[in-house]
Amino acid sequence: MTMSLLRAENLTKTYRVGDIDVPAIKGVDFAIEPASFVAFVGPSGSGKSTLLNMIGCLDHPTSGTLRVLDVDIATLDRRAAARFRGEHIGFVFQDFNLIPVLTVFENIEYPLRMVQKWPTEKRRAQVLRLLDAVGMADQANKRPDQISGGQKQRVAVARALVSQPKLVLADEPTANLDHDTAYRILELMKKMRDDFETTFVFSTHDPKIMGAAEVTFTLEDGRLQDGGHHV
Ligand SMILES: Nc1ncnc2c1ncn2[C@@H]1O[C@H](COP(=O)(O)OP(=O)(O)OP(=O)(O)O)[C@@H](O)[C@H]1O
Repeated sequence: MTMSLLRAENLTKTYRVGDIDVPAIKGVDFAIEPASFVAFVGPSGSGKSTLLNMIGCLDHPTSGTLRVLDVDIATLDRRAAARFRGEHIGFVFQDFNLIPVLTVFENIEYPLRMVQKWPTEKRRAQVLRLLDAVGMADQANKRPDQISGGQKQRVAVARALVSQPKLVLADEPTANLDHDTAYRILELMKKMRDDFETTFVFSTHDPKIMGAAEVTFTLEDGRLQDGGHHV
């Protein structure tokens, strides 16, 4: 049997709010293969963020299993989850989340300094490679407030990929971008998938992402519609 990058079996998540149980994910099954370009879509409150948080090892399932790179994430304590994230998962957010006091170069380098502890020269070469890949080599010394929204998201994509993760999670990555910029960022991410064989998993309302995704999973009230729709 080949290993899936992600595999969920009867996965549930119920939040406890006071005395009340709030079921957010109500038993979902899916498998996602390496080098996929996948979107989870669905109305507000359908469970997209809840699911992405579990895939990102930020939260544990209530029941069922979720395997990420063949690791049952329920077995990871907080510290092990942080290490696992640092080694295997990159994140892209709708509001970019760049560090304002660091340059473009330093923002991309950050995961390598903080988590990976690569030696200086290897780090520098890798950052330059990513700067080049996202077309930001000539902006390396600027700070985030000196570049556009689309450029910020390019930097965020480079940062997510710099440690060569197998998986990038992107929560509404195009929400704050204009139409053309959003398409260019999507093209960039697909190229990164092609070049690095990274799997991209999106959570989104954006029809542009739904169109670009190769596999779409539709969530409705905590359940997957027709078990994943291949386009
Ligand atoms: N920390 C929490 N505590 C309690 N309930 C929560 C929590 N987070 C989410 N929920 C509930 O779980 C359900 C799913 O929420 P979730 O945020 O996963 O949906 P979503 O599809 O990401 O929505 P949106 O598109 O608006 O971000 C909702 O009923 C929500 O109110």
